[in-house]
Amino acid sequence: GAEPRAPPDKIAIIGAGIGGTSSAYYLRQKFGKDVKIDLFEREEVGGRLATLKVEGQDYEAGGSVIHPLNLHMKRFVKDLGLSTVPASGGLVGVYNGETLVFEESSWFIINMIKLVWHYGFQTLRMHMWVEDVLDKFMRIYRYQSHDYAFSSVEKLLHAVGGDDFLGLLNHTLRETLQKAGFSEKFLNEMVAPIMKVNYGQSIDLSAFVGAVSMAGADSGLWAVEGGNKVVCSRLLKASKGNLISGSVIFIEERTRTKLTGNPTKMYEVVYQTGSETLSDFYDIVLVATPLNQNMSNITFLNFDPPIEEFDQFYKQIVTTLIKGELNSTVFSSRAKDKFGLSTVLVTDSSDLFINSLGIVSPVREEEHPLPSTAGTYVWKIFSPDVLSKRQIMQYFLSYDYAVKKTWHAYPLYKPPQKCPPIILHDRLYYVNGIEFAASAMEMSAVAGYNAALLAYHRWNGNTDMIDQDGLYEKLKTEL
Ligand SMILES: Cc1cc2nc3c(=O)[nH]c(=O)nc-3n(C[C@H](O)[C@H](O)[C@H](O)COP(=O)(O)OP(=O)(O)OC[C@H]3O[C@@H](n4cnc5c(N)ncnc54)[C@H](O)[C@@H]3O)c2cc1C
Ligand SMILES: CC(C)=CCC/C(C)=C/CC/C(C)=C/CSC[C@H](N)C(=O)O
Repeated sequence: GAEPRAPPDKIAIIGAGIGGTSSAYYLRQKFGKDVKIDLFEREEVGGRLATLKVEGQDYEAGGSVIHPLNLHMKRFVKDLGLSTVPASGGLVGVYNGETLVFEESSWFIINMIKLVWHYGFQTLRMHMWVEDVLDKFMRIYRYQSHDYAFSSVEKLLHAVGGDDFLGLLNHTLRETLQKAGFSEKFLNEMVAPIMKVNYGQSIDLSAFVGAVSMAGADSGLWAVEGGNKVVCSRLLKASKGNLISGSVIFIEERTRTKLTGNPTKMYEVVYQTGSETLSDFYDIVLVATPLNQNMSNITFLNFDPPIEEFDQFYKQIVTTLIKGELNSTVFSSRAKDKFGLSTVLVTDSSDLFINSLGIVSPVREEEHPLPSTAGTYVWKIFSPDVLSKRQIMQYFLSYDYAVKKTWHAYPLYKPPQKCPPIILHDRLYYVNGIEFAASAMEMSAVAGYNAALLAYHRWNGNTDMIDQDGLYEKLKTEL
């Protein structure tokens, strides 16, 4: 690339979730110590990584599980001196509204026999399909470690997975798996329940997010001890970013005369903190929050051409944590103490008002656990709407306590899927478009890194580091 020019004076990042804080971390790495980085956050650092309290213990209420091959998240935990806890385990059953159509067994071999008995070798073939997608996806780590950036989500996905990956964005999971010869029974009883728990949607979502969601049902999943959101606050600290608690309302391009005397195009970021409206000027701005449905309430003033509105829809999901005793007889005729399942997933064919239900552990090992009444656990329910007391009592014999949080959780995936642009304007970048390929912590970290690299290379005119073809072949021989 060309000789780097002087770094920018000031960069703004809007949103302090994992997308915004990982952007700050990588921007600091690229631009060095002198640039001032401001992060605007209108609620809590962590965003969709957040916890809820039940009897003094914190439980993950948003993004909870991380894949063993999510290498950015893994690296953050290591570099920031955090610890991990296992996030999967316990037996899973699948309920169709009348009966359990599948129940895991605690004996590995019995489980295998059951799976083969019900579905032949489709479980194994499914693993291979997901592994193939994951293998290709992981090429992004090599590209990013060599500093390569992409100017659109489609170009990024094409660079890692070629036309096959664009095909996954443009077709439903149903079509893709039917074409690959998977049976209706397997799709309904194994795949659909996983889409429902992870993305609250049917198998008519796009196949790319379908593969990510299947990966979210792999073994070896983990979480951050103390809560996943701690990664965000630690990234913010490590980046030496300056947190501004406020809500950004406008962004406008303006010409400013800098101290050097040169008129320079800058972005004015106008924000509200309490009853005050303030503003500041930046060389580069990263938007690290969804702009869809005006969720973030940011208006782009006087841009020519105007910055388009993204009208794709975000799905509402409600997380409810309930401390109580499950009425297991709803699902199974087995005696209460013989139920044995810790997660109940549901098929798509029923008109149930829940998407899933499972026992959860606090984000920290309890030092002084309270004596628990036999059969009483903390359960997490995902549902499309807020649950009424009556609805909760359909599944519980009794409960002491319930807390809830309603999310604009993730996009509604409707293939063919077009992702919003990353470059909104000359030095104005959008991190969250990647969620339209798939929404997950690691996806936001990949997008945060990419936006930082893209901003850096465009600032320095390093066009040879953006949207390069044949990277896989080129980097194959390099260490
Ligand atoms: C219920 C649920 C379960 C999930 N489970 C998993 C999981 O198990 N594993 C996984 O990998 N992913 C999971 N996800 C997805 C994952 O949580 C998200 O993909 C990820 O956290 C998104 O991070 P982000 O930083 O891109 O966005 P966000 O976390 O939404 O961050 C955006 C931030 O911007 C702030 N903001 C918005 N507008 C403004 C404004 N105008 N001014 C200032 N600040 C503003 C918001 O307050 C927010 O903090 C789950 C999501 C949900 C909702
Ligand atoms: C990005 C890649 C390659 C893999 C990510 C796999 C992953 C961890 C997917 C999970 C996505 C998701 C939105 C899960 C929501 S619910 C999680 C959990 N089942 C729960 O009960 O909380």
